[in-house]
Amino acid sequence: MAGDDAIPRRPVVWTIAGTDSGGGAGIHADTRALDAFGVHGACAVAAVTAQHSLAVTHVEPVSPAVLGAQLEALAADMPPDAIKTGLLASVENLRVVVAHVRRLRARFPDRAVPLVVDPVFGATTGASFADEALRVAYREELLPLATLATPNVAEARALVPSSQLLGPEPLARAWRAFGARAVVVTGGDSDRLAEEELEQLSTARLASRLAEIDSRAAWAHDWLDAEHGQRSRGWLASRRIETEHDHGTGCVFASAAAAAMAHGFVAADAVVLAKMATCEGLRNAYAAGGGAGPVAPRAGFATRLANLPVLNPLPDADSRFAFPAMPGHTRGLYAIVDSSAWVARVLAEGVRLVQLRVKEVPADLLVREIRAAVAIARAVGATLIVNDHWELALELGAHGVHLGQDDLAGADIDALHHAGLLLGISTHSYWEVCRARALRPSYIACGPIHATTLKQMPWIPQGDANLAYWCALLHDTPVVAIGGMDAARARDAMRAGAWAVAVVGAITRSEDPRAAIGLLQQATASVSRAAPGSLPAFARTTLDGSDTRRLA
Ligand SMILES: Cc1ncc(COP(=O)(O)OP(=O)(O)O)c(N)n1
Ligand SMILES: Cc1nc(C(=O)O)sc1CCOP(=O)(O)O
Repeated sequence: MAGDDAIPRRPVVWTIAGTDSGGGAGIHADTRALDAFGVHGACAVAAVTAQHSLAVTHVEPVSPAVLGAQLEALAADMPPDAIKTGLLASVENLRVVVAHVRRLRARFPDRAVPLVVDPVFGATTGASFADEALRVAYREELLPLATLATPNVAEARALVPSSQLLGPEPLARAWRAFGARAVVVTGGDSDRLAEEELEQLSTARLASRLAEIDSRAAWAHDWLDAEHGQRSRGWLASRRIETEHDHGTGCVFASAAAAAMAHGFVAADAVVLAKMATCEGLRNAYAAGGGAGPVAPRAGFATRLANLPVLNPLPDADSRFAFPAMPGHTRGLYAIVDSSAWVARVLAEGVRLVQLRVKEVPADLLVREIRAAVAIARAVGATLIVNDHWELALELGAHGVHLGQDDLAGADIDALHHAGLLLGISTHSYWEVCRARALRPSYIACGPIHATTLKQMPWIPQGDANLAYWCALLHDTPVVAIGGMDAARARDAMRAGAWAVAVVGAITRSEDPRAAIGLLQQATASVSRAAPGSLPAFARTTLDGSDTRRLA
């Protein structure tokens, strides 16, 4: 049948999993998550379970022939943009899945079908679904194909010998060594006080450690270890949602990650979106039967700030003060320049927010430049932000610091905070936004909004729709738009809700910087935000997922 051109094709996600007669977990939970992401969910039943909200009373794997027939039927007409596996229930069924994944990847070498493996070894109600042979098959045959694996701590330990005392971090490393490209160990038990620790702590330290555990208990932690290096590794934390209805949480989380990957997101971003969908699902969970009712995610989950996790919150995240608010006069044009002479030039034209971004100059010249820029800005009551060089910014009295994601690990955030400096942080993706928000900065920069020639970056330009999305989502933090800005684009960025528009080339590479600044000032002055029309349900992906989705 011919397709309707007016209706965009939905990505297709296959869930290969078990049925749940109680409708709480397995394929039923998967389908709810896939619907919330606007993908088409197709299913292949690997096992049938008899269960309700209190117990599993029967599990029966389907025959490999029945599973194979379902997968062949799907492959013939609706090849997947991502696959999620749940309960497989037999080694033979696992091997059918492995063969189909290999075949699909060979058939679609440019599409690199992402595979999310949710290892289901037992039910929360107590039933066991896996023996040693199946666990070995997961480790040796399925995980080497996984783009993302989503074990909880108990499942992660089940595949790692002598791991009863290991926490989520080494467990995730071990699972990556089995071949999974990214791993998220859900429900990290980092809040426990180990017996050895109890013996070693002084009474005074014990009180503060218990207080810390108490405050952490209000948060749900998952350990993320993805392929984007140190920056996308760490604790993803969300405020715990109090509900007794959590049946199918793991299925929803893994299916949500697969749906996000089908939309093109890389693993780290997919995990953030999965956590948002799961939070929303827990908020909407309801009773069905006498035990834990089903988690019920809904569309719109990614537009609610309370669902956005933070990545690597500082230990005292709850009690920390935010960095200072951006002063009112900084709204509008944000000029970024590379010398104190340029600082003087843009301030003379009336710019009131300026960043000194100096790369690769001798240390003594750098000190002279920052000192001069601080003096010039202070003289006219403008706000001077120093890029990268946070120690000099502190020492020489700048108003604030701008840090990129690579700069965060080396910076003394507490020292900047105590000194009352403004803090701005660059972001380009979901997981970077989560990392920035953990520090409660004065502003979050979103970029590149348009293609820039100033520097090479892996990021796909975000466009005004993403900018409007981020401005709406991050409603408690000013958003600075950067990348490829000129006067017309700056006006659009302000209408999308930006606090300020950061500009380099359109000023410093202009033949007539004075005129260019004038146009940019006009474009950013008193522009009111457009009435929120149809905002995207979530941001468009900013990395080419196919680079990292492809597996050998
Ligand atoms: C306002 C603003 N946004 C983003 C950047 C980029 O900072 P960073 O990621 O540290 O990259 P470099 O500027 O160091 O190349 C910025 N400087 N300002
Ligand atoms: C320095 C910088 N950072 C970006 C980011 O997205 O983080 S875009 C960018 C370049 C901005 O220069 P121009 O205004 O000339 O495009």
